[in-house]
Amino acid sequence: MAGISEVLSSVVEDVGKALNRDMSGAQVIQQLLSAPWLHALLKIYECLLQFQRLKPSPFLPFASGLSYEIFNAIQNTHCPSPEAMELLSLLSSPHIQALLSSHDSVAQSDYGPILPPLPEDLPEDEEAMRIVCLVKNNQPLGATIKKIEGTGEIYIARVIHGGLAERSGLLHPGDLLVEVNGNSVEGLEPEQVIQILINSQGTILFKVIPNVYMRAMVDYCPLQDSSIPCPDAGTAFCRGDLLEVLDQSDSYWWQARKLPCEESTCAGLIPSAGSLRRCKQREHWWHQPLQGHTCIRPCKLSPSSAIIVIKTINPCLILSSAGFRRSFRLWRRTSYRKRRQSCTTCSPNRNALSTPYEEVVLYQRLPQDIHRLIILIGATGVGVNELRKRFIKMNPVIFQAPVPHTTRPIRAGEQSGREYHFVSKEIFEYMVCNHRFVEYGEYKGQLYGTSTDAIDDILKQGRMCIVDVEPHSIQSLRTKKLKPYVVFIKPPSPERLRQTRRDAQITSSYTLNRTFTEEDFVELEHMSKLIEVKYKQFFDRVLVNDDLQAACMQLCSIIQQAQNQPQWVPVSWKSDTEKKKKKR
Ligand SMILES: Nc1ncnc2c1ncn2[C@@H]1O[C@H](COP(=O)(O)OP(=O)(O)OP(=O)(O)O)[C@@H](O)[C@H]1O
Repeated sequence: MAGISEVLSSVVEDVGKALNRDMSGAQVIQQLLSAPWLHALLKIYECLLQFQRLKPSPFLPFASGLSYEIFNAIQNTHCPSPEAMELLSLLSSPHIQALLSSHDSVAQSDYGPILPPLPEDLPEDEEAMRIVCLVKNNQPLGATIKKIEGTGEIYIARVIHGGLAERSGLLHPGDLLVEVNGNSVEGLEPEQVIQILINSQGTILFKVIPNVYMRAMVDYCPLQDSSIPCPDAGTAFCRGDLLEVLDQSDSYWWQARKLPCEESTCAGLIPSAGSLRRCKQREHWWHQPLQGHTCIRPCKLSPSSAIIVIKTINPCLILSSAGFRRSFRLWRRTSYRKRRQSCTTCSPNRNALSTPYEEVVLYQRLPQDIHRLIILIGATGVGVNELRKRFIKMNPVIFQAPVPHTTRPIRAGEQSGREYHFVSKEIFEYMVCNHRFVEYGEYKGQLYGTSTDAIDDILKQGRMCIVDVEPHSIQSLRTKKLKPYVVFIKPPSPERLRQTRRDAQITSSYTLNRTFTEEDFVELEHMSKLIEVKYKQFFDRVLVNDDLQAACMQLCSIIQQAQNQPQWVPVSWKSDTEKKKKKR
C-alpha cells in the first residue's frame, strides 16, 4: 500500500511539472506513456488482477491458539524485552483477539450450515423433483406461495430479490410445492403451509417440482397445424423464443407460455418435443435452420480473386497485432454468391431435428469463474470488426482477441505469440486434424486460423475474450466450458445505413479501400436478413449498429450484463456441482 501511495504521489508531481512547462500535446502524451509511474501502476494493476484470481489460503487455521502460546511464553519470561511487552499488550487487546477469532472461523470454514443428510428412500420416479434445504435464521424466507383454484396445487408465486430463497438460487417462481419438512402439502391451504414453516426449527426441507424453461429451436404456427386439437388454444413461437413449460403430462401436447409475459397470462398448447421429432411430415409448419457451410472439399475461387480458400470452414484474419487485426472477412464478400448457393442445398441441421427445444436455466457467472466468451456475428460490412476493435481499445489489458496461428514466415519486428503464433505447415495441419481450430483458411498460399487454445489462453488469464466468427461456427463454440454469449450486429434502417456509412471505407482488397456502393448496401442488408433468419435461435442479444459511438457504448453494457447478470443458458452448461446442489 505504501508503494502505491508513493507511485501516486510521483504521478501528481510529474503531471504538475508537465503542466508548468510549455509543451505540445503530443509531447505530453509521449511523456505520459513513457513515464515509469504509469508502467509501475499498470504492473500493480496486473498484480491485483492476478491476486483477485488466486484464492488466498490461510497460513494456519488456529491463529488464536498460537497467540495464546506466545502470550504464555512472554508471561513466563523472566525479564521480557520492551518489544515483547508491546507484543503482549497487542495480543491481549480485545480487538486483536476478536480479529484472530474471526480469522480462525474463516480459516476453518466454520460458518456454513451443516445440512442434514438426504433422505435414503428417494423413489426412482422422483427424477424431476428438487429437494431444497434452507437454514432458518431470523431473516424472512423471501418467497410467497399461491394456490391454483381448481387443481388445489400450491406454487411458489414470487421470490423476493435478496431474500433467503433467492440467495439459495434453488427456489423459483412457478415451482410446484410437494412437501415441506416431510409434510405433503396436498389439499392444504396456503395458511396451513405457512404455519408449518413458522413451526419449523433449524432447517426447512422443501420438495418441489421445478418449472421447465425451454428455448425454441424451431418455428411453430398452430394455425397451420392440422393436428392440433384446437388451433385457437395453441401458442405460436419462433426460433429463439423463451417458453415456460407449465405442463408436460401429455406426451403430445404441452402447455406453455411465451416469455416475457404477465403472471396471469394463460398457457397455450405447444407440440411436445417427441411429437415434433416424430412428425417429420410436419416440416411444412415447423422449420429448422439450415446447416452452415461445412464444405470439406477445396473451394477454389476465380484466379483473379485476391484470396484462395481451401478448406473453407472459415478463413480468418490478417494484419497487425492481435485484437486490432482486420478479420479475414474479405473472403466472405468475394465468395458470397457461391456460398449462398451452396447453403440452399444443405440438409436441415441434425441438431435442430433432434432437439426442437433446448432446456435452459438461469446462469449467473460467479466472480471466480472464467469470463463467458463473447461472440460477435454480423454480415460483412455491418461493423463487427470496427465495434470489436473499439471495444478492445477501451481496455486492452482486460479485453482481448485470440492470437491467430499462421504458417507464413515471421517478419522483422514481429514476435511469436503476439501478432501470430508462427507454426510450421505440419503443425498447422496436425492442429486441423485434431479439431484445434474454430476457423481456418488459406491466403496467398499460407494458412491462418483461430485456435480454441488461443481463446482458452485469454480466458485462463482471467481476461475477457471477444471473437467475430462466421455464424456457422457458433455451434462448435457452444460448449459448457466457453458458455458463449452471442451478439448479433444488425444494420439500422436502409436510410440510416446509407446516411451513417456515407464516408465509411470498406476494404475490397488488402491494398484498396473504397466507399460503400449501393450494391454493397443491398448485399449487406440481404446477408444480414439471411443470417438472422437462419441463426437467431443462437442469438443472446441483437445490437443495431446505427450511430457508431452509441453502438459501442451499448456493446459495452451488453457485455457487462453478459458477464455479471443472470442469463438463460442450456441446462447442460450448468456445472455438475450446481446440478447436485439443485437435487438436494
Ligand atoms: N455505425 C457506423 N457508422 C459509420 N461507419 C461505420 C459504422 N460501423 C462501421 N462503420 C464503418 O464501416 C466500415 C466497415 O466496417 P467493418 O470493417 O467493421 O465491417 P465488418 O462487419 O467487420 O466487415 P468486414 O468483414 O468487411 O471486415 C468501416 O470503415 C467502419 O469504420
